[in-house]
Amino acid sequence: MKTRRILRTPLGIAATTLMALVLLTAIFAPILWGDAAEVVDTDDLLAGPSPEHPIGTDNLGRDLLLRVLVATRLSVFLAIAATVIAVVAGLILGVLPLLLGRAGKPATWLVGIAVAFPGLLLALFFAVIFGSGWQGAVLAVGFAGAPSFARLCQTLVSAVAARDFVAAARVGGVGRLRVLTRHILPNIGEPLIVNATIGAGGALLAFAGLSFLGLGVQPPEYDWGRLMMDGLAGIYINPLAALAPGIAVVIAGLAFNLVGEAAARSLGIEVGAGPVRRLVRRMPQPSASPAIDASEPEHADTVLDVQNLRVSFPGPDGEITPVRGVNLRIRRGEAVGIVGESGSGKSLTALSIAQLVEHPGEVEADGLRFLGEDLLHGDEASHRKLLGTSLAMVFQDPMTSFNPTKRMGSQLAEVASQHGDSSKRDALARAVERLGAVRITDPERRARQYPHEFSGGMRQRAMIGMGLMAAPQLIIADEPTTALDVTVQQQVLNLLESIRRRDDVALLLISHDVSVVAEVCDRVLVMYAGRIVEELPADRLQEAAHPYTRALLAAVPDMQTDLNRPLATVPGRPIDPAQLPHGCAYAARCPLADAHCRTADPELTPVRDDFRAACWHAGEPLPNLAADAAADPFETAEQVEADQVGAEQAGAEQFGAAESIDVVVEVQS
Ligand SMILES: Nc1ncnc2c1ncn2[C@@H]1O[C@H](COP(=O)(O)OP(=O)(O)OP(=O)(O)O)[C@@H](O)[C@H]1O
Repeated sequence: MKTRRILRTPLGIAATTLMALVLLTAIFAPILWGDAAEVVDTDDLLAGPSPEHPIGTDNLGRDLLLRVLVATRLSVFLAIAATVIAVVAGLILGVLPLLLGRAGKPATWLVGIAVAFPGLLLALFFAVIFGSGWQGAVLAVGFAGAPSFARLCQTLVSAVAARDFVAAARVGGVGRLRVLTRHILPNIGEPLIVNATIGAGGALLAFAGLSFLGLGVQPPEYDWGRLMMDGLAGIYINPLAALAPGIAVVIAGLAFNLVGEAAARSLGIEVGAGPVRRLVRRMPQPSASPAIDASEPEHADTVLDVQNLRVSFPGPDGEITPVRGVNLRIRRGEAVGIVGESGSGKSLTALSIAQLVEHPGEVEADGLRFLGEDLLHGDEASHRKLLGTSLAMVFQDPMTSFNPTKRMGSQLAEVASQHGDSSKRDALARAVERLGAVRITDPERRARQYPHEFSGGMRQRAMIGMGLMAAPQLIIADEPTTALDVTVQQQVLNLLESIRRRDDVALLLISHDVSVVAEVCDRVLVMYAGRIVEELPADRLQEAAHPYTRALLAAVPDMQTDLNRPLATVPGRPIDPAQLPHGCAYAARCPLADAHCRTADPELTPVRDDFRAACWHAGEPLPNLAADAAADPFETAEQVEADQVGAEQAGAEQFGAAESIDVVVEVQS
């Protein structure tokens, strides 16, 4: 094991030896020498080192070596107590933004201001407030250490909160407090403990400093700081009287730091360069249905109805709106695909439906109804329950979709037991049954395993199984196959398809890969720059009317593609949501664009039966499309890459602006 290996290194040996020495002294010194250290000898006041008193005596003739040893207990206890206060206060401040959402923002500001002050200055400030004495000093050092722990916690919490398994738990209806205790704290525990150990070394020094200044421990009690202060009076007669407690502080501080460093190495955590960098252990063709005009009245079998969805974020130069008026309606059992380049707003659309867009993101819509319930108004708890039981989310990266510290079975079971519908035992039994349903062999054994013991494809199937713990009416799968190899991709697509057919579940499949969407879906929505620019039946993609859809399709390699030639891609670069042009957002890249396109933004309107497109030139032939490569309106991948490098060098980096245009050029082997 790695821990054992580390313990055998010079660092590990030094850390454990020193720590054992400090702790044994703290435990046994007061028992063995507590009384002897109090014996007053008026014949031997302020004596120098002698065989009887190796580092001399104090002004009452008490043996200084014994007093330094006995002071170990109080010094170490105070340092640990102050560290506990710092960690607890830091943890509370650190998790408030997560628990309270926007209302927790002041905690972030407070922490930001407090970390700007040096710790020792804060300790002195609090020591004056709490008064002299060891109790006041413990509070002072503890609160002075809290801001740095709070900052660390906030960083760790927000990093873990952004992971898919937390989003999955939240979609499953798990409340914020439970998400914190079950999913976030276990994943930030290790780095926190490591930093607390190192922090204890710092607290020891701070304590010695306060006692030395007379603000800490008061006579007749004594710690190392107090002994240093007393020794300072006679430093010219007996320098060892002040040096010895100082050396004890250094040894104990070193012991805490080395233990922290060794623990960090054995856990693979980097300490020191700002926040801890590693947070968690390495683990881990149906027939087409007619297009639905979202302006039509809602049907009884409508599962999801989204009207004019907008998502915006504050940007450096004002608000940006990466999703700009998406209309979407999905019926029971229907499979709808959303395709588009990176940054077109596909994931934000999905996250808005699942109510997972976090502050400072703002979601607005004229209507957002799921199974008839208005998600824009009403009780948040009942929305959570509805989404938790009737919506399943499948994320892109099966590595991050599960909490690495929990067994698969209990993670699946949590969704069922969360809604109080079943006991823990029943929930576990259902988890095993669901794992079997998503074709995981030997589900009982697998349920007892951790995510890292599953393969990528199995994890993705287990994620789908987790969505099936309740009885979902809609599965939103956001790039569910992107992280998988081609054969496993097919298994996952087949599984989604069979669930849809068997349970009449609606499916919203998001992908940048047109061929994946065409294989599974009835209807395809093509997104560009935060809008749906075309809606068409999946089995008639070749009849696409919008130039952007046609460019996407032209860029999909097929069996006839000459792999010796550069792969085609969509010309130009995706639009930066912060710099939306007037008129049609695609105009700058469109071979059909004219002056009108650059001034007026087209609405999504019917082009012919089942086809709707937002284009002034929908269906018009593309110029020179049949001509040779030199006249081909679609650039080669190399040309685009060269464009992009140039643009990036010019400093054109904004959200999504410099994102790659890797979307449609995946080669299917
Ligand atoms: N939290 C955020 N703050 C600011 N901008 C954001 C935020 N999240 C997303 N965006 C921006 O919104 C735009 C759309 O993002 P989204 O994730 O929906 O794209 P996407 O189409 O799903 O792309 P991909 O296929 O790469 O995931 C991007 O330009 C992105 O930079």
